[in-house]
Amino acid sequence: LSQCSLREEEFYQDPAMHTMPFDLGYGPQEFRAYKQPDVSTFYRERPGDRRAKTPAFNGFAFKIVNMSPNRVKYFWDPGHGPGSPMSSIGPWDSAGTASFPTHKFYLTPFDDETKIIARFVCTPPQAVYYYDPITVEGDEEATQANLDALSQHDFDRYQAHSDSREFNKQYYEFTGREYLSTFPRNTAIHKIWPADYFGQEHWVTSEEVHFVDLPEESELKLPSTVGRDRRLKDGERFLEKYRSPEPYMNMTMKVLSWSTTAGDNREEARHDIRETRTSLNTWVYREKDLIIDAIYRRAADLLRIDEALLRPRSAGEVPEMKNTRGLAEALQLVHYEVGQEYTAHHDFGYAPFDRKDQPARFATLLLYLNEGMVGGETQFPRWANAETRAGLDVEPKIGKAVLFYSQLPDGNMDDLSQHAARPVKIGEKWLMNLWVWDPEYQ
Ligand SMILES: O=C(O)CCC(=O)C(=O)O
Ligand SMILES: [Fe+2]
Repeated sequence: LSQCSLREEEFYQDPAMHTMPFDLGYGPQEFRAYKQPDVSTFYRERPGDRRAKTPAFNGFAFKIVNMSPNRVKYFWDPGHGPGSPMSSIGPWDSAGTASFPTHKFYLTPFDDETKIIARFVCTPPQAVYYYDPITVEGDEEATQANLDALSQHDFDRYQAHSDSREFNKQYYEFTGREYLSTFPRNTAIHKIWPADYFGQEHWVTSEEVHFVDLPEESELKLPSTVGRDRRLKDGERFLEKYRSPEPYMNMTMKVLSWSTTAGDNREEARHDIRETRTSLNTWVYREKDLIIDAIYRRAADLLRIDEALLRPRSAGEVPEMKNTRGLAEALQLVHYEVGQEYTAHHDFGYAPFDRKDQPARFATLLLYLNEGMVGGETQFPRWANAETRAGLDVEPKIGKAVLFYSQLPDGNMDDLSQHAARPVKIGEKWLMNLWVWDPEYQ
């Protein structure tokens, strides 16, 4: 039951969307592509009045597409000693990481780590790298033999990747960015708030309870049913009187485990030599109590998403959605001590090839739970601006939230959503991540 400053139809009039003609060999087609506006427009000035600064941070998304019917392993090659295992990549699947120019990677068959079958060097602006053992450059006969050896099913998948690769080329020429999704991918089913210029304001009102104090345990009981019946009646909004963000911290501090960036393996996390993430985290479920439930409801209003989409639904509750699974992850509560950080990364990942809808994280809502530490800023090192090469630093404040999207309005993943948690220098930092997926939570 929220209100906001824009009418629904205004969401669709994004001045950064342009018609891109393309041709994959099946005749001319059109795509609505996101093209980053001239930086001057972010200052509400005429295009060309200002020049964008090149960020000092030179990190880049790095994605490997496995254009083969075999599972492979991919390694980061530090240049000395053995490679550092990243992950395995299934047939026709993709994997990726946040990387830097000159960083090297190699692939091996899944069952023989000693046999290197491909090498890649991260060379921005290239972001997508294709492992294609089928096409043999300059040898049509060998290529044909490889194609003939594929089953019809695999041949179709190879063709789909080849088309996506060609689309990516034309998308890059048009937008100056690589297409990090696999073409075609639908645009997000949710609103993306416009961010057309610095200082642009949107407002949203919410009737959901804003807990600012810790209520009695008995008052926090969740309705026991799921689905429509679970909606709070107006008379049940009595919990308004409470103030303070502490409750959701205290309830969960006891169960912190090592943060991992891949899987939930504690040992693996300890030995993660990349040391990208050194904080501790745990998960807080919406069903825990009414405070957490209210956070989801307020987040839903902010995102202009039906709160029902952020929880399991009874069949047919939201008829447009086939799947009854919630689109949001549990809240991820994160704690950083002095020296702990999360180096620059993306929140999105790469969906398995067989998921035609390519589910991925769509929006991140960062909820700061404390303040006053030294360091610990959330940094967006690649923000577009005309003033500084330094990143955009967001300082944690109690009650403050940061919303950013991992996807562009055209269905591509947004490489510039890359962000970092700067090391805490004095004190500690508490925050929660609320991740919403599109079009489904995988
Ligand atoms: O701690 C922060 O400021 C950001 C955390 C983050 O990016 C993450 O957990 O994915
Ligand atoms: Fe993140």
